[in-house]
Amino acid sequence: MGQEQVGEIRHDRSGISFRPGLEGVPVTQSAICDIDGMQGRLAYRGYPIAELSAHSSFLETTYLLIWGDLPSPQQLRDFEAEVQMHRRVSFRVRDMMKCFPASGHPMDALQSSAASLGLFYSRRAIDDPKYVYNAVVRLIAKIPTMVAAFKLIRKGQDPIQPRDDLAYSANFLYMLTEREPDPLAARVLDRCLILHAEHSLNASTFSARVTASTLTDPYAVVASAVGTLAGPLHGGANEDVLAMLEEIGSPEHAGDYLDEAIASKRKVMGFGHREYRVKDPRAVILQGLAEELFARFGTDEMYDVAKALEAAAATRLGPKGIYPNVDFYSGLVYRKLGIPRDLFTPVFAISRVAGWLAHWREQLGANRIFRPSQIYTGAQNRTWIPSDERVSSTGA
Ligand SMILES: CC(=O)SCCNC(=O)CCNC(=O)[C@H](O)C(C)(C)COP(=O)(O)OP(=O)(O)OC[C@H]1O[C@@H](n2cnc3c(N)ncnc32)[C@H](O)[C@@H]1OP(=O)(O)O
Ligand SMILES: O=C([O-])CC(=O)C(=O)O
Repeated sequence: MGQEQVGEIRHDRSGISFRPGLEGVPVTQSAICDIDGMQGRLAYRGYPIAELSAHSSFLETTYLLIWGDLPSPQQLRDFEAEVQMHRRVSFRVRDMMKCFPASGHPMDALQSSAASLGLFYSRRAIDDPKYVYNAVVRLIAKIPTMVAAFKLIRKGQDPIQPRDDLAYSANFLYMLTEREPDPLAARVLDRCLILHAEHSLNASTFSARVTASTLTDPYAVVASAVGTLAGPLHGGANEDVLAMLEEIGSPEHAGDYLDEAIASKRKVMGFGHREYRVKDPRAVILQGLAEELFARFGTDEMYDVAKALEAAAATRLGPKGIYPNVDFYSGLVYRKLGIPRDLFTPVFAISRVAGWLAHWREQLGANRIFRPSQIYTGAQNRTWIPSDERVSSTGA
């Protein structure tokens, strides 16, 4: 049977239909994260996201995602202590980062430095539970240190060493801002990390699972996922949202901006989602966190623009099921925490490592290499001819 075309749906030789972007195609079974996109519900391992973000910590949620159950008090203490012990990165990694161009994007720096960890720890002993545990600990511990290090290295400064007396998120803010954070700021960041930790088969997690399915090491799995998260249609949108709000400039321009974007078929950043037909439940919580920070530390004038844009979009994009996603309010939160704009996506990555590693473990538990098919649309049966006898398609 040859390939056939029926309207937009096309079939490969086995008759399986082609769905652009794999929309609605299940490519794995997973017990990690459940999304109800019509109701706006999200749960990790059966726990609603609102409960986790209100009561859990990022490290506890990481443990839950990766090992399936909430840790006992002793298990959590051990995990926190191990992560704290492995926060430092080798001087070799720091020296390598000093050779990165200062103008490079921090996501590219992170992808390279995450991959470089494989040079130190890549035994590929992925059947050994101790190796798996250590790899999880190292990645969760070192990624924030590497993100903070690049921020200072690109300014020609030496990175700040982690402080053992500070908890995970407080220590990250300390390494980044060079001062001990207010406890509210540290807790808000920790809650943001919980909210971003996992989201089923988004593009970067799919990328992580594909890479994992070759049985390569976890550092390569994370590096490939970081590269995927960086794109503006995925995690990179959080950076673009603030640029968009600044371009709009004031609340009364939000409607015109939207009309123009829709007329010219330009995507409105921070809106839309493959899974949700309502406002992303994480955006609801992030908006609340932004308001908590504004009440304490002063408002951000772009917040009024964001609210006006959301209100204007409700009538223009809402009927198509397009609402704010997780990237819409996160930048306003991060900015209030003193995080530079081009570190918004690396902060997302610090958190999403938990989800990527949970999927890495799950993939290895029932592995089959990902190798989908394609529908070939190219030329057939051509004959090679010497270059001096060729005529180019432009006639040159
Ligand atoms: C952490 C995250 O990754 S969250 C997502 C972050 N990305 C963004 O915020 C970028 C803006 N949003 C988008 O590009 C998309 O909504 C995505 C990438 C998130 C989802 O994409 P898909 O599920 O493939 O939807 P797709 O791009 O096919 O859009 C479907 C329709 O909705 C429209 N649409 C989707 N998102 C938007 C948007 N943000 N602004 C305007 N229109 C939109 C499309 O133009 C399309 O309309 P059409 O049917 O008339 O052609
Ligand atoms: O699920 C998606 O496609 C994108 C997303 O919201 C995420 O990765 O958090």
